[in-house]
Amino acid sequence: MLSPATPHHPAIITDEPAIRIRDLAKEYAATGKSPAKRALQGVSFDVPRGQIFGLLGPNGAGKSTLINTLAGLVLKSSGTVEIWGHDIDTDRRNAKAAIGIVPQEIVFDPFFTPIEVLDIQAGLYGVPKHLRRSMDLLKAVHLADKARAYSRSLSGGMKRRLLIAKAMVHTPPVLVLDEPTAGVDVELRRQLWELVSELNAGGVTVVLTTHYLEEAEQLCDRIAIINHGQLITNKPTRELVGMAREKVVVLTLDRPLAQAPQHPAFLKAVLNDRQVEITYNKDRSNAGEVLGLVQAMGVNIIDVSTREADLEDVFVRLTAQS
Ligand SMILES: Nc1ncnc2c1ncn2[C@@H]1O[C@H](COP(=O)(O)OP(=O)(O)OP(=O)(O)O)[C@@H](O)[C@H]1O
Repeated sequence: MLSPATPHHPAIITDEPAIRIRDLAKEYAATGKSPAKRALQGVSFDVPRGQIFGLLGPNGAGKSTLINTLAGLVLKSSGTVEIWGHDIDTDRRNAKAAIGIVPQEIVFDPFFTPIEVLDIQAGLYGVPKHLRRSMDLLKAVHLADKARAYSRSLSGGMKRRLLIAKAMVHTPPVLVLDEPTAGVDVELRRQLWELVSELNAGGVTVVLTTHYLEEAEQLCDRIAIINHGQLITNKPTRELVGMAREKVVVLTLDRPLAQAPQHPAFLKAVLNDRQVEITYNKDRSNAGEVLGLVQAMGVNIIDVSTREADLEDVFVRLTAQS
């Protein structure tokens, strides 16, 4: 198991967050015909130590800008960022040592073997030879048997796991993954989730961005949503999912309805041949009332199924409001 506890980063119990972001703003300067772009505006939040923290938002919300600011690849316009208590402006070296970044793109020289990739990266981070643990890292990401294979011969999933090991060579207590499962198949996504959970169980604080709400719901202890460069929510996952006020009931009828049923508590009613799908506010109505209303329209109900709202419903509602 990979542990973040090193002489530099003792895993002491503390309320100090893993990452502290205050009033972060980034404006990309105008270039040619493109006007200046405010990608982040006054973003403040903490990532608690030991958690898996999800950063969600629609395309162009500012997620990559935020992650790249942590990685030192984007220069912020204003605000402060601390990683493991180290300010990225005044204590850059220690801030950098405290974080490992897994980029979206697969980036390493295909002619090196996985063990060489890790040894070279450890060298770049100035990890002394006797403290290097390339083989342990390969074991942790289940690639020990590929240690001396050409990287180009690895499958896409193996390459992604190697990228995670590469981000961990300097034993950072914080690991950031930018869309780790974008465009990967279901089986590989499951493997990557397991790996992230294993790293977290070993004490690593994980921050990940994702477009997959299901992924965030399953994996993350806490979720922040950004939209148009602003933080719109930051809550424990369970609380966020609990914010869902909608419930969906799908009725199969003996014949199609001529028009959609109407009620002040209905948010949506979709007719599809003999089926009607009704989304209602569960504080203002209930399944019995919905069924009664449809029956009163002169049809018989053959089948009923219901669905609780999930993170997707909350996400759509919150991003629409902002
Ligand atoms: N180098 C840049 N120069 C100018 N504008 C940029 C630059 N990088 C990003 N932007 C703009 O800043 C905004 C935020 O982009 P960012 O890539 O951070 O969003 P994102 O949430 O990561 O989106 P996605 O989910 O599509 O990756 C967008 O409007 C984008 O066009």
